Amino acid sequence: MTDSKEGGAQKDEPTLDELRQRIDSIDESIHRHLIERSEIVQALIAVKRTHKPGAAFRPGREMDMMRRLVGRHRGILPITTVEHLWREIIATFTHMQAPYDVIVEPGVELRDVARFYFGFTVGFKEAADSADVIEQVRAGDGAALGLVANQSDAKSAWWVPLSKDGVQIIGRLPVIKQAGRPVDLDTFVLSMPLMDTTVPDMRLVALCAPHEEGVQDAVNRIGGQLISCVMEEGHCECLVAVPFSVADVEVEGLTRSPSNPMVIRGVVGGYWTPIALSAAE
Ligand SMILES: O=C(O)C(=O)C[C@]1(C(=O)O)C=C[C@@H](O)C=C1
Repeated sequence: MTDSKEGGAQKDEPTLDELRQRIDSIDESIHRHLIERSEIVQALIAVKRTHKPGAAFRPGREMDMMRRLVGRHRGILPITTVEHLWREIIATFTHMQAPYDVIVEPGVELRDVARFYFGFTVGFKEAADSADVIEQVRAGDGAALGLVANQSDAKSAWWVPLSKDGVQIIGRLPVIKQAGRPVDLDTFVLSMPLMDTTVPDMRLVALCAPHEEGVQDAVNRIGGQLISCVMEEGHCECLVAVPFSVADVEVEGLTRSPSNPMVIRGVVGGYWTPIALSAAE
């Protein structure tokens, strides 16, 4: 139905009906392209040999797509709206190849993160706590991703049971860092080992130190960042991010600090550095 009486186009300005026709034509084209995109899924399954549940995730490829998306964006449409649309598409396409659930710690903030980054096609489950998230991801055997918030006042060193052969960290959210953006909770994504061969920017190492003093400086000296530190039974459990460019020997050097010799528990995953943008105008 048209409503040519609404609004009052000046001479040479397009009418409301003309503008709506342009919107309809764009919407149709987006929809046709989505249908065409979905027709590629069968071929993707065959080429990637995605026969194991969850074997479809390719976080390195997704990050590359997001960097290009941010690079070409312009105009007044908020970039996080575009990010959310693409996340719904990519998460659904991954699910179409191999179904999976997203398991989260309790709370509305993490529910928002799950919905923003994994949409509504993917199954959603709330776990009792971070240990239960890890257990459910392990039990899912590739058909489950977990979300755990990185809180500065973490009560437990939840990352200690992670390992590079078992449940591990495969990403960090939000992908786009922008002041004032919606859904900006610092969150780690957990998974069983992926078939992805791309190397993330940062690797995550679990360390154990007699005390907290000096850990931050020692980690900073090798170019790393102390992400979290929790006192447990008279020692300090630390989660540290180190760029992949930093050699193993430098990380091992942390064990030789005379004032606070650390024990390296192991690599517990990695993540791609979020895309930092200035605040939206
Ligand atoms: O490129 C792939 O391997 C895909 O499966 C496609 C796709 C997408 O929908 O764009 C889906 C899942 C992957 O994590 C990355 C990208």
